Amino acid sequence: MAELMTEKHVKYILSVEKKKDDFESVVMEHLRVNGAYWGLTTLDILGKLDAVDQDEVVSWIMQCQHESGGFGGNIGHDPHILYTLSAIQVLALFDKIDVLDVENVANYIASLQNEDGSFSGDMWGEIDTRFSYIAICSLALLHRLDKINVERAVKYIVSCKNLDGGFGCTPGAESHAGQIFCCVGALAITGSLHHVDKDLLGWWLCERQVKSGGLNGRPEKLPDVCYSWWVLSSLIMIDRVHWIDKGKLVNFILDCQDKENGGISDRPDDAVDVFHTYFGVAGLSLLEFPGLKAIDPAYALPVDVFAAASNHDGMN
Ligand SMILES: CN(C(=O)[C@H](Cc1cnc[nH]1)NC(=O)OCc1ccccc1)[C@@H](Cc1ccccc1)C(=O)N[C@@H](Cc1ccc(O)cc1)C(=O)NO
Ligand SMILES: [Zn+2]
Repeated sequence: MAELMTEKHVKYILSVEKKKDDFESVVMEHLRVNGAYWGLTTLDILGKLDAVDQDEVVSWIMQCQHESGGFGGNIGHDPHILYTLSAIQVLALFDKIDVLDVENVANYIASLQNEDGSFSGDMWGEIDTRFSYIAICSLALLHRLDKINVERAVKYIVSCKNLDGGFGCTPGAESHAGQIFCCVGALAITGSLHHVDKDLLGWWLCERQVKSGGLNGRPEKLPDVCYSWWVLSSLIMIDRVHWIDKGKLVNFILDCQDKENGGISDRPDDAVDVFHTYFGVAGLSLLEFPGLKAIDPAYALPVDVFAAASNHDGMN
């Protein structure tokens, strides 16, 4: 079986963390907090989180917090729910949730829930089921789900279910693997998976596997490593992962590695980036690849993060 170039990927992630002005870093400038989550979670799954200076990362992340309680994508950027989850996830990796003013962050997230149960991404009001997942995942990690109307949030997500069993970004929008992950993840965290038709959705999801073994995000699209997460974690949450060929998917991900310089790309021979390196390693973790830490399919964090946090006041 082709091998996972662990040391090369660790070196690649650490090199990206250091660089600030090369093309990828500039393009990802506004997503830097997301980039920190992708890079650090990859290191943790590979068992190398101790390769970074935890205090340096935590103090940088906290500088991205806005007075509203939300986090921006970088220092001085406007707050958005997208970056608030990544910030909470990074702090959870280090078991440092306690550096947060939890009420302040939870109130920011709760303030984004609308009358119909949906969530906006920030004060400008864009509504998307991505934001429902992010709000529910964030508040669950902070043990503050009581701050929102969970029943209405679930009702809104179910209103985005399509006849093909999948979910879109708003009611009536077409099914897309990324949105399906968000809706299934939010339903899983709130104990509401009975709203999902597991055979119908499982069929739509397993149909994402193409002959190369890779998974795509919609019918007729090209396979892409990041769908190894969006599709696979959804299949695991609805207990239908045995409907795909796991071995062929493992080989597709391993074929997307840059064996010389480290990193994983979206498909073989493309340029690598931190985003696809994370979703490739996280996908291999979901496929129980030897030597990797187990990752939770709904929270997208290593399961030992919960063991640590449950030593405090119970994670669920
Ligand atoms: C904003 N974004 C995306 O839109 C990626 C682009 C892509 C990667 N491979 C194919 N396309 N798409 C993506 O994350 O799609 C998954 C998804 C879609 C909708 C809802 C939830 C997940 C990526 C960043 C990126 C941009 C361009 C190239 C690589 C990574 C991204 O930040 N995704 C977020 C989820 C997301 C997705 C779409 C958004 O508009 C915003 C956020 C994430 O995974 N956070 O941990
Ligand atoms: Zn991708």
